[in-house]
Amino acid sequence: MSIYSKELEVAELAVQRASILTKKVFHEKAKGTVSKDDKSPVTIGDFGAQALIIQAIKKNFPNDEVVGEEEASTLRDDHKLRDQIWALVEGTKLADAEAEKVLGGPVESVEAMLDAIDAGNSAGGSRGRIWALDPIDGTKGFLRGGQYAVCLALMVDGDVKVGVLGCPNLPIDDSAPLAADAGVDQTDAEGKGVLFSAVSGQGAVSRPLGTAGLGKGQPIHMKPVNDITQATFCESVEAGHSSHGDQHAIALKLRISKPSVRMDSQAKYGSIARGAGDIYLRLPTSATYQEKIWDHAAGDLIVREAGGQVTDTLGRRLDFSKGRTLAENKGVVAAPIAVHDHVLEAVKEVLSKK
Ligand SMILES: Nc1ncnc2c1ncn2[C@@H]1O[C@H](COP(=O)(O)O)[C@@H](OP(=O)(O)O)[C@H]1O
Ligand SMILES: [Mg+2]
Ligand SMILES: [Mg+2]
Ligand SMILES: [Mg+2]
Repeated sequence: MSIYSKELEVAELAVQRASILTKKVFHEKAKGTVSKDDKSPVTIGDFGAQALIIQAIKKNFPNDEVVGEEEASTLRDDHKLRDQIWALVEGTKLADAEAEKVLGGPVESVEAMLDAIDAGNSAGGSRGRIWALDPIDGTKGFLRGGQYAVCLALMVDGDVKVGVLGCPNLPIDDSAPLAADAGVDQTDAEGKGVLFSAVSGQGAVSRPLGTAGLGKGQPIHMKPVNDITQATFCESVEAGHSSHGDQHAIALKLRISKPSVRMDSQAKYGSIARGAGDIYLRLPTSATYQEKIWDHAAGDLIVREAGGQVTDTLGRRLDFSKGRTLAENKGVVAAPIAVHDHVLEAVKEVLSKK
């Protein structure tokens, strides 16, 4: 057995199971079963997915810590919401009984569910085994029926060793071109749902999300960029999450002619890792915002294992050992290794003129 193969298997199956839950929540919202109030479907999906994933981690690796985005305090008071989430958590299983067994079985009770959610309270840091979990990344995309991702990574002594991204609304086909509307209304179209994963030093792979755990994935690689002017760059849909203006200026400087592809979540990392896009730019919109480790850990490893380089706007590797946030980094610049320096130069030039 290769190193981290058990961790990888558990992470892939846990992300797959949580993705089933998020899809259920989306469909119940569409049917009106869940309140149309923008916040509640997201809340239900976030909490439910976090509970299912942490349950699987704790069953398999009881001593590991988890840095999870959510915590259960509001649920301990709001029993209606709690019971809605419990109904989903209790009812979500993998179709394959063997795979379900690997995860260590269901969450036993409402109380166990709340405890599992709250077990995502690690402070993070540079010592030991710590998982970074974003149960639904790209909340806004999830609500729109666009891109979102279930994100899980294992860090050992502050270094990302395993990364898994479940992207229910991305095409399965690695060679499908990135549509400009990639972030809109993709839900449940034929051929959707991909799982990306990587282990440090072992490369990155993708496979259909519906069959995770059943056989091996296929290796993915970033596309060689021979002519940077023909590169496709990705950015957030939300202008508040990264500076569309700075990113446009950088693209102009690189003489990139194609418009950016905007999509929510770490689906951007997965997309460039398999060569559907080339560059991911996330330029800060504020001097004080600290990026969260769960928004980047899995994607950072997947892109690097696919032949990319990921740094911040100053060229520093993302440092996941500083706690729950990337306290020592500003923004993100991800590109194939061969052109990363060139892209970074343009980033620095644009930022220095501000
Ligand atoms: N001012 C800000 N700058 C950068 N990222 C931000 C931000 N405010 C929120 N975010 C993060 O941006 C993530 C979504 O990124 P993207 O825009 O690429 O889809 C959110 O994750 P969640 O959706 O999990 O809350 C949230 O953590
Ligand atoms: Mg997030
Ligand atoms: Mg989230
Ligand atoms: Mg959030």
